[in-house]
Amino acid sequence: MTDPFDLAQQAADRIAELTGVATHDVALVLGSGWGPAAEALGTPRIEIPTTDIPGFHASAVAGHAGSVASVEVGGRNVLLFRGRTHLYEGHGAAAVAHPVRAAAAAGCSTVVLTNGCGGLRPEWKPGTPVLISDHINLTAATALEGPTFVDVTDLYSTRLRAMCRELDPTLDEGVYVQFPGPQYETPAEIRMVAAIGGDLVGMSTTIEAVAARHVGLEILGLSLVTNHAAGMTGEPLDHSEVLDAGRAAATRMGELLARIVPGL
Ligand SMILES: O=P(O)(O)O[C@@H]1C[C@H](O)[C@@H](CO)O1
Ligand SMILES: Nc1nc2[nH]cnc2c(=O)[nH]1
Repeated sequence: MTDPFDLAQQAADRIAELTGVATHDVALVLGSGWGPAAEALGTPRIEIPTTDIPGFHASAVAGHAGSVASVEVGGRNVLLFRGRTHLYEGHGAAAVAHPVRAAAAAGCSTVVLTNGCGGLRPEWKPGTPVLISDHINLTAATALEGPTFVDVTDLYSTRLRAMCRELDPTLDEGVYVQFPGPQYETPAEIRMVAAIGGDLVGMSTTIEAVAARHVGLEILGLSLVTNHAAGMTGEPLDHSEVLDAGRAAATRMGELLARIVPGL
């Protein structure tokens, strides 16, 4: 079994070789619904299928393209991950964390983790972006092994959140709760999330964030509320609704990313 950090270095070396960029500065992981927003960042130098990079898995989820692009945004070399590997795909937590580990090995100092998620606040209509202030990981999984005692206070950088709110004072903040998935939540589970202080529910992000902290990345988490959480509207949940909400919000999300990324 290859050491996960050796595999991350192999991936970083391949990314440098294929992009012609020795060092990238910012990694941007695009979650469900965020794909169309990336257009606002400009035309990538190159787009690489993840299957051409060591340790990456092919995309398994609609709306996750399964490619890595290198794009220059405001003088920053951005590594754009169009899609991610989810814990529910069954490849394990190390596979979930691999992209952020590869990004750190490629020279990045900051990672922006985006996702599509359910919102618990009635005022958060589908299409509402929310800064992640903290998380609750209900998967019981982590990519860290052994006595790797990592501090995870201020995991979602207060500094970067303040910068984002300067750029867009309308941005709310919330606590993101990761469920294992792939099923959505029951109404009873959403009532539990409210009781434990959660505001957003998803199936990604928290394992990546902890792995990113471990390799020294500063982290910004951005959720796109694609639907009201289960039980709030009486309507069933559906992934196509998640992607529709992303397409509808693409212009606003793209403008937000285009303003945030150059300052990272
Ligand atoms: O990659 P993210 O967390 O944005 O994807 C969300 C969670 C599930 O994978 C999927 C469910 O619709 O969207
Ligand atoms: N767990 C979870 N993930 C989502 N992704 C998009 N919407 C949701 C949701 O309501 N719950």
